Amino acid sequence: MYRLHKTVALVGMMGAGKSAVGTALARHLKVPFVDSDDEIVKAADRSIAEIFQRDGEAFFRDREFEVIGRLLREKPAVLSTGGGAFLAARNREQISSHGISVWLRADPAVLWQRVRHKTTRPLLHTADPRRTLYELCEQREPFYALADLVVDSDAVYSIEDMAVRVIEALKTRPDVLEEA
Ligand SMILES: Nc1ncnc2c1ncn2[C@@H]1O[C@H](COP(=O)(O)OP(=O)(O)O)[C@@H](O)[C@H]1O
Ligand SMILES: O=C(O)C1=C[C@@H](OP(=O)(O)O)[C@@H](O)[C@H](O)C1
Ligand SMILES: [Mg+2]
Repeated sequence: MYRLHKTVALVGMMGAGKSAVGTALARHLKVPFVDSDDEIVKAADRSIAEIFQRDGEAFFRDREFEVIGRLLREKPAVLSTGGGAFLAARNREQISSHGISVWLRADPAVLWQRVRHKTTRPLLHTADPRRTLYELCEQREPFYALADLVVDSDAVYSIEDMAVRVIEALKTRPDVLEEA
């Protein structure tokens, strides 16, 4: 049995497993699972791609900031953020005030294998999406590195194994995760 004192915000690139590992992690910790992208889609009644297309990325980022703020004020949970959320200082600030951040780190080659067949990520709707993904990784890593904890997600770890690895990392923070 675990007792979670703060919301765990999973951050990192598209394809890192924030949504998939977050779901498994919440099940292990017996806390709610929330995904900021899902909440934005529900509120807007449109897909992420449609929101980017019709309202623009800046509009999406404002909704993302609001949704993350709202979710962080609820009882401790696992919160999967969208890949761009942790780049914004305002999101890093609200996550560090109310929760703990965990970067799911993965090599771009692994990320690419996971996202290449999906069309749901508007930032990869470019002429050369593989190259875009590699470039985004390089630009964003310094921001993700500001997270409180890092868990490596190389291809060898299954979604379940990753959830267990996140729990091991959280155990180093007894102020966040207590074994009851
Ligand atoms: N450790 C893993 N092993 C195998 N497949 C994974 C792993 N992590 C994620 N995936 C798969 O990769 C894809 C992207 O994962 P997702 O959770 O949507 O990433 P994110 O939310 O970080 O963009 C999904 O199909 C998911 O099932
Ligand atoms: O990296 C990004 O900027 C984005 C990642 C997506 O979430 P995932 O990281 O869950 O794919 C989603 O929020 C949107 O397409 C923008
Ligand atoms: Mg996701």
